Amino acid sequence: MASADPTPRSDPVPGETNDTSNPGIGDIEIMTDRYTNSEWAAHIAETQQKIVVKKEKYWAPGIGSKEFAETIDHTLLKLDATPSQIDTLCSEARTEGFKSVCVRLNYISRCVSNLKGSSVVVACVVGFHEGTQDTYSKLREARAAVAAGASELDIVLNHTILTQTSTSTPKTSNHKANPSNTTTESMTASNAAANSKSRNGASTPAEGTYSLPGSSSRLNESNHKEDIPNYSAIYTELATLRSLCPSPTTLKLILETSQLSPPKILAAAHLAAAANFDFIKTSTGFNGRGATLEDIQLMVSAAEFFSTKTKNNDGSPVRPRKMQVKASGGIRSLPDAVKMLEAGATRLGTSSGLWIMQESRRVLGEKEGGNRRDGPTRLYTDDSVGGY
Ligand SMILES: O=C[C@H](O)COP(=O)(O)O
Repeated sequence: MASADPTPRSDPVPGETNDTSNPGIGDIEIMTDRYTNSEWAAHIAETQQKIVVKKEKYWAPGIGSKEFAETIDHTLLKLDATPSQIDTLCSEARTEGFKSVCVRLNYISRCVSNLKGSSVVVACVVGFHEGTQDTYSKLREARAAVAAGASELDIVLNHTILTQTSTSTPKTSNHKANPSNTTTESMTASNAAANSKSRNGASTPAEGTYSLPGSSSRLNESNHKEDIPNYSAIYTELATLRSLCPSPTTLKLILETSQLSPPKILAAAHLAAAANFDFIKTSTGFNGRGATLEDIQLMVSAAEFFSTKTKNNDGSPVRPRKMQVKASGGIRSLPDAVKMLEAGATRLGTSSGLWIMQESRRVLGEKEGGNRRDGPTRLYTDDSVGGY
């Protein structure tokens, strides 16, 4: 569930010792919230009203180029991934010049050692894939990943908090994180419902409809106190993770967009920007559908909004540097990759990176009048390969 015990702790991760090569989280306090929950709701409602979704075509690196390869996080997150598959993943990433390999915590050290001397960095998922782990568990995982050499963390948002509302009055400012106004039981029930829904392949947002500003739809979902999700809980978790893992560690927040309505996606983007995350990312690839063009357009529009000075925010953007957008989940082909980049994503999380690069070379070869073909590819999470 979402809540975190507010008491500072220094207990090690289970199975860990006090050895600094394998640290617990040390003494850390959950960050104090910067607004009351009602204030968050008001800010977020304003965001939801003001963001206009742009459908621009952005510049994207040429297919097959070094810059194109550098948009790819070469990903292997299956629980049964073997050491030998991980070694192959690293060697492919090195050869293709991908930005990173993205793996689970247990393989971080192995990847770091495999990739020594290359420009490929190592990314670790945190709170994967449900996102509902308590804050301390995410903090331990994040800290352990950084200690093992990860330079990027892909952290799953506790997205069930966004779809969980409270009938009680939100807590006021300066409370330490004790995020949930709901009971463990109700949160658990909600998680179970969300999970069973996704297993059944439902891909529609759980609630709410989205439309452009000026409409009379339910765009502003936060007008009523009863409907306010516990934004404070989410912000304090994100801000604490950021404080424990400062820059240059790159932090990406996985929203799991298949589980969120567009207004909830905007709320999550707002909180990520406020906590100074570097990226918002669409999907885990393990829950519901993957990235869609609409998700990316919405998230890119939001990321731009939060870095823009406007009259309405008194010239003070939520986040001065532009938060970037990572498209992930279900990106299986070269056209998928190009579509996401041209919609403004700057990073792609995919287990089909090798296939995408091979397709790039084939298309380039054909354009040049050649007839070049590379060997077969091997996918990690899906055998149904879409063709170009
Ligand atoms: O973060 C990345 C995803 O887990 C990759 O998903 P995919 O296996 O559908 O490419």
